[in-house]
This record gives sequence, C-alpha cells and structure tokens, in this order.
Amino acid sequence: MTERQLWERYKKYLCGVESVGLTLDVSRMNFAEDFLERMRGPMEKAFDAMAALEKGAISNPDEKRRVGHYWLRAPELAPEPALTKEIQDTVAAVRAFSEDVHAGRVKPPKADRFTRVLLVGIGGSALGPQLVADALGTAVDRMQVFFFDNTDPDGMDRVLAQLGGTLAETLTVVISKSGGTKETRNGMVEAERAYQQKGLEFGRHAVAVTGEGSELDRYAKKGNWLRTFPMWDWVGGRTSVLSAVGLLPARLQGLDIDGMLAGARDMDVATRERDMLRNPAAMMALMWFHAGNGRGQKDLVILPYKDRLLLLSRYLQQLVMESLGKEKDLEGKVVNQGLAVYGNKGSTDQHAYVQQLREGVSNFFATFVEVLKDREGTSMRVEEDFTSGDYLLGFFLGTRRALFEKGRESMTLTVPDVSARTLGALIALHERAVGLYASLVNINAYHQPGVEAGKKAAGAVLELQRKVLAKLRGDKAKGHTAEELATAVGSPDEVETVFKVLEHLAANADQGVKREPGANRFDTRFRAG
Ligand SMILES: O=P(O)(O)OC[C@H]1O[C@](O)(CO)[C@@H](O)[C@@H]1O
Repeated sequence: MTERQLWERYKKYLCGVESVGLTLDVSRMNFAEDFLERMRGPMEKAFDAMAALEKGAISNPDEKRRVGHYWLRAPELAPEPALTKEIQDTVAAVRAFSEDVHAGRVKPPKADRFTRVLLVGIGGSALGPQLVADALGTAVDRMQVFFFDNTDPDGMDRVLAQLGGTLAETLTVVISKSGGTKETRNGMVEAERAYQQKGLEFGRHAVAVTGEGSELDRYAKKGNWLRTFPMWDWVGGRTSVLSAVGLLPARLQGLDIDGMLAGARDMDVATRERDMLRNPAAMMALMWFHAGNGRGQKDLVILPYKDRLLLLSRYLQQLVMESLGKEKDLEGKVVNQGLAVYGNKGSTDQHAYVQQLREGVSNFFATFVEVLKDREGTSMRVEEDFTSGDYLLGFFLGTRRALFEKGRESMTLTVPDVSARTLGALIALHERAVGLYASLVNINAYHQPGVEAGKKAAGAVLELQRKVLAKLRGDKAKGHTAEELATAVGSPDEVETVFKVLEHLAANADQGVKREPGANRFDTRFRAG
C-alpha cells in the first residue's frame, strides 16, 4: 500500500469519540475489504450479549454472577435501585472520607495528618490503582501512594525503607475483593508488624476495601479499623478500578475521580453504538480477531509514546489475558483461547525490542498510543524549530512506518492528553473491547478458573514444608537428604519440591535449618537447630 492509499484508508476508517477527543486508526491493519461485512453477524450477537450484560444478565455463568462494571460510572443503569444507591453512596463515601483525611479530621494518633498511603493488594486490586497513580500523579499530590503488591519480603522492605520515618503519617489501604488472597494477607501482616515496631496501633492507620463478610472484612472489624469500603461480587477484580478499589487511593492522592468516571461514562456511551464502524471498541475487537484469526495467534504489543502510560500495558495484560485466556468456550469445548499482551513505552522500546518487531519473528501486532499534548507549560527548543515532543512524534511515526514496511500491522489510538478523563476513557474502551471480543470467540471473559490451579499447588507446597519442618525438628540429631525427608513425610515422589523447600529454608538463617554438604548437591543433608 502506498502512503497515499494509507491516507485514504485512514480517512475511511478513522473512528472517533468526540466527547473525549479519542480516535482509533486501523488503517495499518491489513484486513480484507469484505472482512467487516463477514463479521457483521457475529458482532450483532456480541452487541446483544453486551446489552444483556448491561441490563443485569448472568453474564458470568460459571460463577453465576452478573457483570456490573459499566454501572460504576452510570449508576442509574444498574438493574435495581438498591444497587444504584449503593454505588452512589460508595462514591460519596470515598469523597467524604478522603476530604476528612486531607483536612485532618480523620487523623493518625501520633501525627497531625496522614500524608502517605500504603496500598496492599495484588492483581486487579493493585494494577488499576498503580496505573492511575503513575499516570496522573504529580509532585504536589495531596498524598503519595506506595504499594505492596507481592509476597516478596525484600520488596516490602524496600517500600518500608522508602516510607522511612513516615509510618506514623501513613494510611494503609488493604484491598482484596475475596478478602482471602494470601499475598495480600501477608502484606497486611508485614505492614501491621512494621507499625507495631514503631509503637503504632495498626487499626488506627488501616482501611479495607473488600467484600462483605470476607476474611479481611472480619479482620478489619475485629481490629477496629478506621473504615471499610465495599467491593461487590458483580465487579471483577480486573474491572474494578472505577469502584472503591481505584477511586479511594486516587482520591486520597488528590486525583480527579469525577474526571475518570466521566471519561469512562462517555466512552461507554460511544461504545454502545451498534454501527461497528463508529464504535472504537467494536473496531478494536475486530482488529484483534483479524490479527490473530480469532485464535490469538498474534500477540498484542502496547506502545504508548508517553512515560505516564508506562503501566498501561501491565494493566491491560491482566484485563485482556485473564479475561480471554480460557481453556473452554461457553459450550465447554476445549478452545485454548487468549491474546498475549506486552509492552512498555516509546521511544524507549526502540532501543530495546523494536529490532525484533521489525525484522524478527512476525508474531505480533501493535497498538500505538499517541498523546497530542507534550507537557504542561511551554517546551524549549532542543534544536532550531524542534522540541523533545517533536522528536517523540517523529520516533512514533517513524517506527510505525518502519514496521508497516515489513508487513507488521498496527493500530493507533490518539488522545489529547493524559488526564483523568482520557484515562477513564482508555480503560472503558479496552474493557468493552474485551467483552465484545469474548463474545466473538464465544468464551466467558469474567471468570478465571486457571488461577486456582496455581493457588492450590502453592498450598500443597506449604503443607509439605510444614511436614518437613516437623520432621527436622523432631529429629535434630542428624542431617537428612531430600530423598530421605520426602520418604519420611510420605511423599517420596515430591522429592524435587522437598529439595527446593530445603534449599530455601537453608538460605535464610532465621528459618533455623542448616545444610551439611555431601558428595554432590543432591546428597546435601539438612538439619534443624
Ligand atoms: O482482590 P482479590 O480477591 O485479592 O484478588 C486479587 C486478584 O487475584 C485474582 O483473583 C487472581 O488470583 C485476580 O482475578 C484478582 O484481581
């Protein structure tokens, strides 16, 4: 295709949402002229399924749940008035609580004000808040937000070190929909101990966002925490950023949550459009389908040319892959669906993996994100007539062209700026694209059965460790090999896991397990004491 033909194609297919200033350009996706016509029927069905979902159908059949994230930004659309009220009350409560914190009406016992937030959560209970905090944060935010998003002890130590002497002014927000996620529980326990070590009462510094009656909810009540905000079963973790999960930390930080909600609401209105050529979420879903043959055969590379959108790919990775990566379709047939997502930011990536994108294995398509506004205020000229932002545009357009020359497809999302409205709109756009695409490939986008297998297996490892430790402690006189211990605890076939557990225990002196070298690595003997 010549540059002139691309220009014509650009004009023909450009899909815009006036109210948020966003456009989607699919001209560099090589779909055949009749592709859209062929997809009209399936897309009609996807629109029907989406309309039913928004009206409150059980769209997550495996878990028998409704799927209500679109109601979060348009509470009046919730299927019952009680739900409308709950959503509205929660946003009002987030606002009021944050104001009280900022004004010092809700204050820590040993400082004048809370100045920091430590958010403890994982997956959908952290990725959205992290994206929002990084995309919209400034040096003069009301509060600075820190994260425990793993059960890595060193990771938590690092964050606590950054918080330094400010724990007395730190409000900890523990977020878990289920209230039973172990990584989050561990983060909470470690945070609680850090407060205690400073002579601070944790409950006076803690807030929870969780489902009613969950383990976390009960713990918060027992510990007399400052406040609990609700998380509902009809909001999935990966689509929860516009519930209290994302709104509370954002508002505490001082960010414009009304703007985020309005941007998402406007995008929702635009993506309810049934003319697919005028609906960017439908077009995006269709492009995903085209690129990967409806089988996820190509990966999606997210390339925002803006530092503030660095975490967009990480956020979308969960939203897309946890939603679409499914073994079975809605009829129970094995389909192994999915769409792999990765990315970072331009132009930085041009000096990293873009080499492979252009010349290596052709197993991807890209979404470029272009932000028109360079910065607040004026830009200096780094050369006569050129700003740094001109270079950023040049590198984006140059890379896009270089990829296309080699037959590598891409879409371009253009937004006016990185504002609360734009971010809300980008999130809503991708949520809707995921839902529509899931219908096109006939899967349930709203459950995550695959994650359970890893959790169960991890539980079994910890149980094995318990038995191994009991054995070692009961027989301190001599050392044991992994083989001996695995047999002794009744799991001879689990010897590799036992060996890994022993190596880990021995590498951490505080666990009280010593190693005695043997003739080779696998003859190493382990002893308690
Ligand atoms: O909010 P929770 O219940 O702690 O779950 C955190 C994350 O864990 C998952 O359930 C996967 O294990 C995600 O879907 C979810 O976002």
